[in-house]
Amino acid sequence: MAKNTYKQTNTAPASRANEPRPARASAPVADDVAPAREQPRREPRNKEKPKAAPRAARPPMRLPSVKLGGMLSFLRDRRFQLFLGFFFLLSSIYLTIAFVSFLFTGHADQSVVENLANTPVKEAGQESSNLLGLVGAWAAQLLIYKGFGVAAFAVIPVVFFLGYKIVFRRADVSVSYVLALSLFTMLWLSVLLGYVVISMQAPDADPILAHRLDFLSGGVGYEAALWLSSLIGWGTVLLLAFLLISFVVFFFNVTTLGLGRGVGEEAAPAVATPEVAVNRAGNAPRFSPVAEEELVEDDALESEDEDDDALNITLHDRRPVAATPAPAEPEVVRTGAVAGGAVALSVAPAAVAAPAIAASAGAAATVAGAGAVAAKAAASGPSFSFEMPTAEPEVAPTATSASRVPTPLSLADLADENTPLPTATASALPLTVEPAKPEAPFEIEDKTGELDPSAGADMAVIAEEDEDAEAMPAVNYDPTLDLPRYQYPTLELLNDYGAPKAQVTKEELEANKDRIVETLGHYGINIASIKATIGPTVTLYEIVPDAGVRISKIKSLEDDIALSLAALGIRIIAPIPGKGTIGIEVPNTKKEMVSIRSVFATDKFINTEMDLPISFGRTITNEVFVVDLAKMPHLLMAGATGQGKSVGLNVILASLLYKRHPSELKFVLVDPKKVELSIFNKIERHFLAKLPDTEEAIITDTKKVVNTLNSLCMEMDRRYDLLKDAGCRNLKEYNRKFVERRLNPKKGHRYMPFIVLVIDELADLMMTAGKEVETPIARLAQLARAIGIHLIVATQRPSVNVITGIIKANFPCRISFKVTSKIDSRTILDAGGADQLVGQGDMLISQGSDIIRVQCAFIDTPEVDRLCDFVGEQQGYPDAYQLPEVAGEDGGGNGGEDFDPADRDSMFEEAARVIVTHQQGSTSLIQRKLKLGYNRAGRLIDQLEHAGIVGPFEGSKAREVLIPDEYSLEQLLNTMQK
Ligand SMILES: Nc1ncnc2c1ncn2[C@@H]1O[C@H](COP(=O)(O)OP(=O)(O)OP(=O)(O)O)[C@@H](O)[C@H]1O
Repeated sequence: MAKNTYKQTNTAPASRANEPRPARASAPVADDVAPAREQPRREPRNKEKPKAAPRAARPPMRLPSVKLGGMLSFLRDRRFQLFLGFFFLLSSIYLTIAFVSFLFTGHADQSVVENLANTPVKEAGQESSNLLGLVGAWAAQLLIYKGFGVAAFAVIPVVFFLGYKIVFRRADVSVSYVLALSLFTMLWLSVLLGYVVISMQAPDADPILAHRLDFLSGGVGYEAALWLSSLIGWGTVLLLAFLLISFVVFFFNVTTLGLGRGVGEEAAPAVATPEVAVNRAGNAPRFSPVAEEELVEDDALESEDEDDDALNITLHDRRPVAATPAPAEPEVVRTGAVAGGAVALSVAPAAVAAPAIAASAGAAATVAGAGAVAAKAAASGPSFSFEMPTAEPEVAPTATSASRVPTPLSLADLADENTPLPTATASALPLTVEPAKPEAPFEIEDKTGELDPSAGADMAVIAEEDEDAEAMPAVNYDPTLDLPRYQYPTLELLNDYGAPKAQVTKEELEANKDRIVETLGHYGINIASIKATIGPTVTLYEIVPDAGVRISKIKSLEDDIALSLAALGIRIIAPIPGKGTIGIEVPNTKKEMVSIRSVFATDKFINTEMDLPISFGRTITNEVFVVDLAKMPHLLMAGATGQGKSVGLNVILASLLYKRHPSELKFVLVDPKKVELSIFNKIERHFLAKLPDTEEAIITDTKKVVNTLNSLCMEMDRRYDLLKDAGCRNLKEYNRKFVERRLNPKKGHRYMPFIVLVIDELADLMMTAGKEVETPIARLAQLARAIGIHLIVATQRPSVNVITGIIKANFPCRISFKVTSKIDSRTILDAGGADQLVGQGDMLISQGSDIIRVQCAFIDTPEVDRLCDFVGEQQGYPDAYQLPEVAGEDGGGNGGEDFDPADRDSMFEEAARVIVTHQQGSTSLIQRKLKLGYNRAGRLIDQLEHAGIVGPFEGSKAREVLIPDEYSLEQLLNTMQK
């Protein structure tokens, strides 16, 4: 059944082209276009209408339909918009002048305005003293004196922003936000001032002052305050205070009273680490400081051996060494906390002198101070962050060894215990060091711990980018505004294990080198040079054999070398691609754990432009290994039990959570083991996707897995239809078009997040459901890349009946942790080697022909827990992202010609009411209002058609609604029940 469904959807584009147009002439609302994907189901039915449906219920006359869309089309005319926008902008200036003038001339103009009915307009105009004449006097009198007193000034920002938004098409200006704030301010302040005025009218108060100030509250505020004070007396003040607190709580989404955090905690780390001042609208990355900085130190160790026959060994150490603390930068930033409308500002030590701040809750803050150019305030719960450019570069350079010149060391240095690096010079071999590629220094900031909300490809928020954005002609749709206050996880959530420490001693290096040279010597293989590179788990010895030595000979000695080194996990890479040397990887006696924090806090990850970056860990040369899942485009992961698969999956999920906004990414998590991924339940409303009407977002049941996979196939087909409709080749192009508002949401277009399907144990699914899961997985793997659906499939049994040929063929990127046999290694990687790994996150990544050894980063369960809590506790969507409903799941009934009124969908009546109330026969309306999947909504509309409630399918137009009002509908529903 499920399969039929998505097959049917597949045929959509073809069938649409051939579809007969129904004879019916008009649609009720031209603009209300049914989504294109609604079409395929329809074509035969238009011709062969069943007789059984209760058509008798159809009303005799059709309602006149109004082409509202056509009438209002002038609203889309840019010229009209500009006209309207400038009208509002100028009106705001006009009102400002009129209001200010009223403060001085209001009393004089009062009689003029009130006698307007009895005085000729011209005369009245001449008598008025307001700077903007009679109209100015009248408007001010109406809004201030009769209306809301001085609080009426709050009208001005609403008018101004309305005009500004229309003229400049600023998506970041929310008129409803300004409107709500202004409206509340106006009402609240006028009542408060009304209460003040009433208090001043007390018998013992100054009557002249009372008379002069009676305009303060305006008529509305005065009357309301009078009414309140007669009811609750001075309780009015308490009520007003309560209303203010409630407003601040709801409007600014205050969930904690973390005022201390706003100022104290955030200012403190700024001393230790340079911060980058950014603004919310600028989508800044917000990082927490890291105690360590990752530096790569390269010291050249080179010496001439006295013995001419001795070999050279080159030691190449790219291990991170202890961080040099970054100097405190004279940065400014900062944070303020709002309490009861007042703003407190904290600044780092060298901030500009005493900025003066004036702001009211939610209003833009103005900052004036030496060197301060601008200040932006962005509401973030009760906290506001301010940006103040300074003369200092925004990103302060951190101390790094990158600028160090490699220092040649002599043998004497090597013998010295104080030499900083472990050396590998058995028999006092001269060493040379290649200049290492140090990790680029990373910059960290700590504000509220947000990473870049825009995330996307642009993690780094750099001033130039903001300028570019400003220069753009229109400002675009921003999907992250769904959850504008979403804060990205901070690095503080992750354990800090301090700077990595060198684990390999020079004795170990020397001993290994000697044994390698000796073993090869036994087989008559002489070596021209040898070089060692120390990684976190293994050390790579690169050897250049003498001319004439056959590579295959060295490769065949793998076991012998392992035996002579008495070490497990030797891997020989002969030759190292692109290098012309032969690599021998020897596990370090003491492994070094690569903490997740150390790989996230790198420039490479922070400033990556990848769509779905995954920071896996460190390579053998200590470089952070970051890959783009969007390019992979799917990932197959294998490894025997206990070798680090689950940790690896958590690293992937955490990487994506750190870099993506909930509007840009959704996970479908399949966890047959039931316990591995359950921790991610907390982020259901932010990042998870699920089938409609299902309880749990994390799928543990095989039956549901099949439905979910089929549903993803349907989503894929739908996305392809939309892409085709939009003339785009991939998701990125499509989303770009959508963001630029070149696609009409009424035609079903929407911003499409990436979907990452994670299956934690494929073996279990293959055993229980076999082909039922294999086919959709293969189909998704073949086709889903372009439309942003990516698969990560893990298994502990990489045997051929789990990783079948069809699955393998569609997963070019594969990861293997340690497996138990060479055969397993060949099954997953098409090469041996995975059986030689040392476990605990030691892994091989194969991308096409390249195989790279990486030490997977380690993320502990409490860290994942904290991360999920951090995300999950924030405001999310009302529900998980809904995948298309798979036909036949529940709800009952079908939509075909054999529709039986007794077998209709349980939501039939609700759907009918929605359609009749809105007088719009569209599937997407049912989907939206009743939160149903597309299939079910499609079935419902079929049933409604057969019940005579909506007309037949009309191509791109919405169906005609045949029932004029709710009363007629209820009668019809009653008849159907009998
Ligand atoms: N990258 C890593 N660095 C250090 N230790 C690791 C790493 N990955 C895993 N380990 C260690 O190995 C243990 C087992 O890892 P994990 O639970 O990921 O294995 P698994 O392959 O998922 O096993 P299973 O298939 O039985 O669930 C961890 O508890 C941890 O101690």
